Amino acid sequence: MSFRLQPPAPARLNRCQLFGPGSREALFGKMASSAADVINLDLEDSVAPDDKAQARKNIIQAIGDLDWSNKTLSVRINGLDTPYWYRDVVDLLEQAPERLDQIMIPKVGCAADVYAVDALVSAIEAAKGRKKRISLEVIIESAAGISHVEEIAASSPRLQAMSLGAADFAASMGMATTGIGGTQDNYYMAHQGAKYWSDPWHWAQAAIVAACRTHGILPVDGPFGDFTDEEGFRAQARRSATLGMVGKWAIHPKQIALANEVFSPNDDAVADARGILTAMEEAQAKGLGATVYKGRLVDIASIRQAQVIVSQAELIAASAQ
Ligand SMILES: CC(C)(COP(=O)(O)OP(=O)(O)OC[C@H]1O[C@@H](n2cnc3c(N)ncnc32)[C@H](O)[C@@H]1OP(=O)(O)O)[C@@H](O)C(=O)NCCC(=O)NCCSC(=O)C[C@H](O)C(=O)O
Ligand SMILES: [Mg+2]
Repeated sequence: MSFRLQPPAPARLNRCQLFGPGSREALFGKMASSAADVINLDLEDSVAPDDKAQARKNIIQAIGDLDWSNKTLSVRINGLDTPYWYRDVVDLLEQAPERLDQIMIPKVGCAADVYAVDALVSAIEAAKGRKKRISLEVIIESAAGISHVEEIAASSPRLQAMSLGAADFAASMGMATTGIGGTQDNYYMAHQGAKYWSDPWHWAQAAIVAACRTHGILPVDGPFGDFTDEEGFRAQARRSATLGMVGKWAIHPKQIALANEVFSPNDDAVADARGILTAMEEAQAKGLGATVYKGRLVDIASIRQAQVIVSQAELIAASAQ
């Protein structure tokens, strides 16, 4: 353990990030009134090249016109390998109202990618006298991104969240699949005639969680393409939550309630966590560092584990007020 304390991640809910193409204005009102914690209006891959300029205008208009309540409002810009990204940043920062919270940078491959966007955002904020400091989020979705994940997590004080983009990640890695997240039929172990499926996203997720937790960033699971497969989404999201991720994208409204359900600790989990905290308070009052709770060992590390669950429950309760 380092003598430096692990920095806390931003204390805000990020259970579901709902995406919608900037070229489909008709969806914006539905997104604003949805139960997602974060809204990602997209200028990147869900928008055709000929529609990019109009999508920018739609988004800037909607940021001011719609009531986004207490959601984190984010716009995904185009990648730094395209001719669009600088105009996305310039127009958003020069023209969008202060309601804009965050910019999402896709296909980040190294810390300098974030530095470049940070520099441009900083210059425009200063020139325009913008009062709200725009935060950044990134998508790890390439071989370079996962190779440099730790330096990316450390790249900017503006950085708040990092997602795994399973589709582009699979393509960049040369993975033999067109599936976006979830179980992959061919990723299995065979034993005595039976197949046992494993999780091809696991190591990338674990690397992202470790980098994020080291630097106080929210780790988020990205898209699950088959929005008709509720059980598949739930299973993927539960694995992500168990690994330490705080939320998951929704690419269709059907997935919002599923993400909120998985990333909200249920009453039993919260009661159990509070029970551990009480048991440890009683133990510590007696000068003990460890005790038994419901037949199992709990100690000072258990306090930290229980606080993860209780803090999330408190954030949810506070946001409902
Ligand atoms: C996937 C979709 C194209 C489906 O659209 P559509 O055919 O219109 O869906 P439905 O008819 O089933 O819609 C039912 C109702 O829900 C509304 N709706 C649909 N989508 C949304 C949405 N995103 N937000 C809010 N509301 C939505 C419809 O209007 C219908 O409403 P009603 O008529 O009143 O009942 C579409 O869902 C879509 O475009 N999704 C988002 C796609 C997107 O943004 N993709 C980018 C993120 S994923 C990615 O980029 C990959 C990643 O980078 C990686 O590499 O992994
Ligand atoms: Mg992508």
